[in-house]
Amino acid sequence: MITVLSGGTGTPKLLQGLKRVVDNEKLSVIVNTGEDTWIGDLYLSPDVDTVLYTLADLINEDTWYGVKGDTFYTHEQLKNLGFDEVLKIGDKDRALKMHKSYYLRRGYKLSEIVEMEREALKIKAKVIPMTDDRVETKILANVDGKIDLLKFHDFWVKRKGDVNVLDVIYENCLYAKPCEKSLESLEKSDLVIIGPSNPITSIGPILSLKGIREILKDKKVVVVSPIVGNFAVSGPAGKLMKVKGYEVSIRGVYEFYKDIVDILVVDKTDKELAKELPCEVLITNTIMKTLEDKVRLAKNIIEFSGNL
Ligand SMILES: C[C@H](OP(=O)(O)OP(=O)(O)OC[C@H]1O[C@@H](n2cnc3c(=O)[nH]c(N)nc32)[C@H](O)[C@@H]1O)C(=O)O
Ligand SMILES: O=c1nc2n(C[C@H](O)[C@H](O)[C@H](O)CO)c3cc(O)ccc3cc-2c(=O)[nH]1
Ligand SMILES: [Mg+2]
Repeated sequence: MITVLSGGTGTPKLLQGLKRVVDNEKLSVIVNTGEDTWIGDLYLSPDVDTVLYTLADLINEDTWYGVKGDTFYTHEQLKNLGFDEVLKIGDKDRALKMHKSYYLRRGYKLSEIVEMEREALKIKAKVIPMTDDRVETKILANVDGKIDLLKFHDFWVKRKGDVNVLDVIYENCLYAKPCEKSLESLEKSDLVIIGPSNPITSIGPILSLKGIREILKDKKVVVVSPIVGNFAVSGPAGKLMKVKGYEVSIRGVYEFYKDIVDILVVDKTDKELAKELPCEVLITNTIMKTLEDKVRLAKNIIEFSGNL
């Protein structure tokens, strides 16, 4: 059994490789829900939806959200009516979000609804939201001289991450409970892969939930670094790691995961720096541009960790 911890871009790229390398019946993905939000009547679970679309081979690979080839008639018409959703939600994508909204309003748990969607999309791997409670990732920032607590989407989509970040907090993570199915899947796993997602806003919320880090201490955990050299391959991970006091390097990634990581997967460019890390290191090409890159990286990880 392999369990993967995922956000909504980096790890989904690796999942495209993994799903072609391992038995999908023995694959579970625990997904960050710290960016979930209501937009009007629509419940958005961006990272869960990206993982569902990725495993169903429907994902729009230019944006890493939404369905490839989708139309935006309803989004545009809402804007014409003066209701700007800000996030570009496609018509097919809207159906998935309406499906979640309908059942959430009728008291179903998010994990139960995602299970329905996984089956409807004929996905063999398990997709498990990190919690059925509400955990919200917030960005404490200095915006034009005023200290403000921003929702992740305000920070990342509206303001393009272009603010002076002071801190990142996971609201309610002390009281939220990990989803039962996520604990079960971690317990049953011979291997846990923490994908190359943003350590602070994608993996951090999952690890902040009671009991998760404890289970991972006794499991074989492979972490794929989202940082190459001194930069994130994409997005605000570098900036957010710095804010939380971590060096933007594979050393900083090791520090963030040091109590649970057994094998750190780093890019060839970090070969020298890797020598001083006190954990096992797999040095390989971790830049995933083509499907072959993704399959090769997935295969390298599975073989190196002795799970093929
Ligand atoms: C906004 C974005 O969050 P999200 O969309 O949830 O993305 P993730 O946190 O899942 O991943 C972002 C993370 O991914 C790293 N990345 C992207 N492509 C590659 C790659 O080919 N190789 C590799 N080693 N890492 C990759 C990237 O550095 C990002 O940090 C967000 O927070 O960025
Ligand atoms: O930066 C954007 N992210 C969009 N996202 C991605 C997303 O909300 C964030 O970028 C992720 O939360 C980052 O983790 C969407 C996700 C969905 O599920 C559906 C629609 C969108 C639309 C956008 C968008 O217009 N711009
Ligand atoms: Mg995300």
